[in-house]
Amino acid sequence: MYAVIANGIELHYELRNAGRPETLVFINSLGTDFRIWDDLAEHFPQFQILLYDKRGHGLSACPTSPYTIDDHINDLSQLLDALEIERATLCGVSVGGMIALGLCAREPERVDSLILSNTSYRIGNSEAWNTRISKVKTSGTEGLADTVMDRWFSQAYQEKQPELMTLWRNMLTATPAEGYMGTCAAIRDADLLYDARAIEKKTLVIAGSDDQATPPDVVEDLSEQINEATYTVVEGAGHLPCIEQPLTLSKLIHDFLHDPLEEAGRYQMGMRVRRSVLGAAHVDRAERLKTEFDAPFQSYITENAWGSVWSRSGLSKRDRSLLTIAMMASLGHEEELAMHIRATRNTGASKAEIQEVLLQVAVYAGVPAANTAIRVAKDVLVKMESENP
Ligand SMILES: O=C(O)CC1=CCC(=O)O1
Repeated sequence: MYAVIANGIELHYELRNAGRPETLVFINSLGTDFRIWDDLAEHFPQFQILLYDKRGHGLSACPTSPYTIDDHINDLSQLLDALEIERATLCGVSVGGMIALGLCAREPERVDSLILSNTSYRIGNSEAWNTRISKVKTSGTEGLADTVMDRWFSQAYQEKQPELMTLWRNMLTATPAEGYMGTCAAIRDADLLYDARAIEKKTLVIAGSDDQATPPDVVEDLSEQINEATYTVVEGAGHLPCIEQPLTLSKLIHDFLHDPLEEAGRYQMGMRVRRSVLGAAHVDRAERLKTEFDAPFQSYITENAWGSVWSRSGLSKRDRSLLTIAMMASLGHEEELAMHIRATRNTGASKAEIQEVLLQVAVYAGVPAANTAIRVAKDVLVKMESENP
């Protein structure tokens, strides 16, 4: 279990696939903790994943209510600071989507792209939120649990998963009343219309066809306010598609994140990925040394090796790195092998994994190839350790 102090309170968080070059942050809805992302997050092994419990939810601290949306936004901003995460793709559901939207509008430089699930720039109205706060004051979250289950889940899911319904209900009723009411007040008072209109990042906006909390027309209205938004509806899903249809959602997100042409062109994407894997110093040197003679070749590898293949989401950077090491070793390309051993600093492949891969090379490509590769790898690893003990 991990906690940091962010914005003056203890936040419970978890980092999965730590050390991957790109980060995906999941941000929760009202009355849930970060277990709602478990079935979705496992489809993103190539990303470092940050999950956390909002203030007043899960295991995080529960300051006295009311909260504001800015409290939640500042919590996330300071959590990223504390974990030294400079940039990330933000994926938020419901109030989590509002938090993502707000952070992107205030600190665009730290957001790569946005995924806004079942949310809008305003959710509900003051009267409904005040009624909900009064109800929780008198009967706790138990008092509204049945109604909320109908808002969260499609009828089909409720009928198909009766046992899980008990657990999701327990998650809601375990939320402290103070934290729940505090966040209801934050949603009640939040109007992020101007934030939505200021967003310049590529954004995926997702609705659930059976969502009773933020119906598709409300979510579509949000997408119409954002310049570069793509809107899509998950058929048959309620308010939490990450729980009901994690596979469908993961496919939508993969397609969205890895449409490199749409983002900045294949060349720019290639340059970004090339820098993230080989390091900025290496790429800058290659660019400095580039002449008219090798410029077409440099563009070719940037656009194709890096922009078209290394940038794909189907394998993690670590896996691609280990595969490339195996291939370079098998083919006897010593210079390229040394370069990719060096790149493991950025891809997250460990020394122990390189050792395993070269044993595998010995079996399938032969001992002489592995022998040479071990000599090259040993040499580079010693240099890397002396540069960065
Ligand atoms: O509890 C609900 O109605 C669903 C919901 C609204 C805002 C949020 O985060 O969840």
